[in-house]
Amino acid sequence: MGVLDRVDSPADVRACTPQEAAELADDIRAFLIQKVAATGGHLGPNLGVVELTLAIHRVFESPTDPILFDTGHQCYVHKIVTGRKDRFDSLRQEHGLSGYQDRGESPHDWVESSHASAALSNADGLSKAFELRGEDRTVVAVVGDGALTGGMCWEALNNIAEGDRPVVVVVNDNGRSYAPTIGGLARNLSALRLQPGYERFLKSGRRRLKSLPVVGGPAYAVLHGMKSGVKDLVSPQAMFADLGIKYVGPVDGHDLVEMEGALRRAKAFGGPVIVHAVTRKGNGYAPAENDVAEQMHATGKIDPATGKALAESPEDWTSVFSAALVDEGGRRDDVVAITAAMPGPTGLSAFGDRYPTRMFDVGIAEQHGMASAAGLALGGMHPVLAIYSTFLNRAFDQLLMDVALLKMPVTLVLDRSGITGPDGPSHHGMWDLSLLNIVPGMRVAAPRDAVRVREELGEALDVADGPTAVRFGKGCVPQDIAALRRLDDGVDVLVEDQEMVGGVLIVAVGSLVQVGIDTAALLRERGVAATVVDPRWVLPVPASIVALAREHTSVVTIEDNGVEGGVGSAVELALDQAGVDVPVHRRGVPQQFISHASRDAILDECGLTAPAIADAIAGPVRTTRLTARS
Ligand SMILES: Cc1ncc(C[n+]2csc(CCOP(=O)(O)OP(=O)(O)O)c2C)c(N)n1
Ligand SMILES: CC(=O)[C@@H](O)[C@H](O)COP(=O)(O)O
Ligand SMILES: [Mg+2]
Repeated sequence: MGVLDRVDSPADVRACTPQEAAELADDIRAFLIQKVAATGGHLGPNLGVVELTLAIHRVFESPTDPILFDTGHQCYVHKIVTGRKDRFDSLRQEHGLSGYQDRGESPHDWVESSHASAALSNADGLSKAFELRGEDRTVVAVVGDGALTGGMCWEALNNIAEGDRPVVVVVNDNGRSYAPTIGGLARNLSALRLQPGYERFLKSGRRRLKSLPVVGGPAYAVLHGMKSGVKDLVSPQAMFADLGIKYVGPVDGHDLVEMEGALRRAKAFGGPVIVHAVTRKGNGYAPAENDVAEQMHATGKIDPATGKALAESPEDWTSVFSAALVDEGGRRDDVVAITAAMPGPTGLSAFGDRYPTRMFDVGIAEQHGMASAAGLALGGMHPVLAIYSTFLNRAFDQLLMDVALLKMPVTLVLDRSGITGPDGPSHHGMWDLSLLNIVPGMRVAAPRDAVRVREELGEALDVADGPTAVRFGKGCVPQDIAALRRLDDGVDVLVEDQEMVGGVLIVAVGSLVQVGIDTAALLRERGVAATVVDPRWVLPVPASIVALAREHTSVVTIEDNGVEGGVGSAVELALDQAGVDVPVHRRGVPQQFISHASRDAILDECGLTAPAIADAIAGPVRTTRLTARS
């Protein structure tokens, strides 16, 4: 019977002796490796915060003292000690435990978004509310060094420093986002990781100096006087102290006693404090520690003994794009690439390896990345900003006002567009088409297969008078889908019924083109004629879509995007503006927050399958039951 077996609440964690707490950390580490190996998830980040999270729960009293995890991918230990350890077999699965904080699971969870760099702002607001309500509660926010490269963190710190509200910011500094964290901030922090025992270094230096005859005393006095100078040199105290926020650290984030001591000092201070914990992603698990590229930031199902993936991943959209961009980079030296701390997951690593001076990692800073891309374009380059679709939300104003207003040739490559699945509501890429649809001059491509990724990326890079976007989904790329013919404006006709006139025009988008083709086959079985087209460049709506609509009795649009404001809405408006009085049936993701599950299960729930759409067109309308978030 291990200590973990009798821990079901933060009170149980606080009741542990220091020895028991150390054993609990070992139990939790073993638990994480065993469970996450079986389900997949963020193993590296959570192995890095075992002691840090236990120390927080031993010093503060959740949920009276809210504990917020920035980005939330590192909250598994928090979940284990707040009564959810028995649910880890369902991690990131339909109706199972979320991989992020989830208010529906526990009062110990306060926020839910997986978008980085927001927790300090949440903490600032929470602490202001407690102050106004006269509640003596400390807000604790855990933020990674990667998330700290997000500008919103500094906006928040600027406000937190204004007051004397009890906000404890725990910087979980493991030197990494996926890859090593970049930029001036990282350099400032990393000086520290070279000497995590900074305090011990000073203490031993003090002892040695004092023991020296004659010179020891004066030398010590000089060093003591220099201390803040020395400390600033090798520690980022100045970075925070200049903001007016007390700084505690650096602390070994894997030393439970030292971590607790630092947190108790921070709590006693009673105002805004930074506790700077130096940790190691993947700590205590060799396959993660030795994963040079990403320290097992996120894994699929693995063999816990070796860390090796249990299944080979087939060719995915990202790898097709990655190779295509390297080719384009060879053809054109004005092409440059920008990543927001995700060179690996977005496929830019290969480009960066080949063209190191033409690849920029801006940190978790999509807003800056977009505005910097505008600058690169102003300077005569053609930037490719590769980010996940859901993170485009962060950079919308910069797209509108720094890129589109100036008609800058910036190409956005939006990976993970559409329903992604296990990462849940804040990770589905279900907003990009709706956002891009309202940007004047924006041209958007949605490739249906690998051939079209290469083709449409090349076409995007050839556009010199405005922004373009190429969006594709998560996971394996389908077999190539050939067209019967291509219309003058680039629209591909995939299915047409020579014997029957009229019928349904199916406008299928990107990864759901095959669903459109399968729907047409089901309709034909029921005697309903259908034409299937892939616009390829889906926004603005090509003229031939309007012309084709005139020849059909109805139009059905199928897209892996929110149903509001996407391609379906744009087609509806285009027909209306052209005076084409043909009904448009929009099939898309319901405009709701949709919980985690597999992509296929969610698409089925959303009715984005051929049988469901065929029923809706030729048979009884089916209501879609969604595991919608309340
Ligand atoms: C706005 C935003 N951009 C990108 C991501 C993708 N992402 C998830 S975790 C992560 C790295 C986070 O690094 P850090 O904050 O240091 O936490 P660690 O994983 O090191 O614990 C990134 C880039 C995100 N969640 N949010
Ligand atoms: C927490 C975060 O935002 C990323 O780690 C995300 O979970 C990665 O998603 P993919 O697994 O689709 O790359
Ligand atoms: Mg980090």
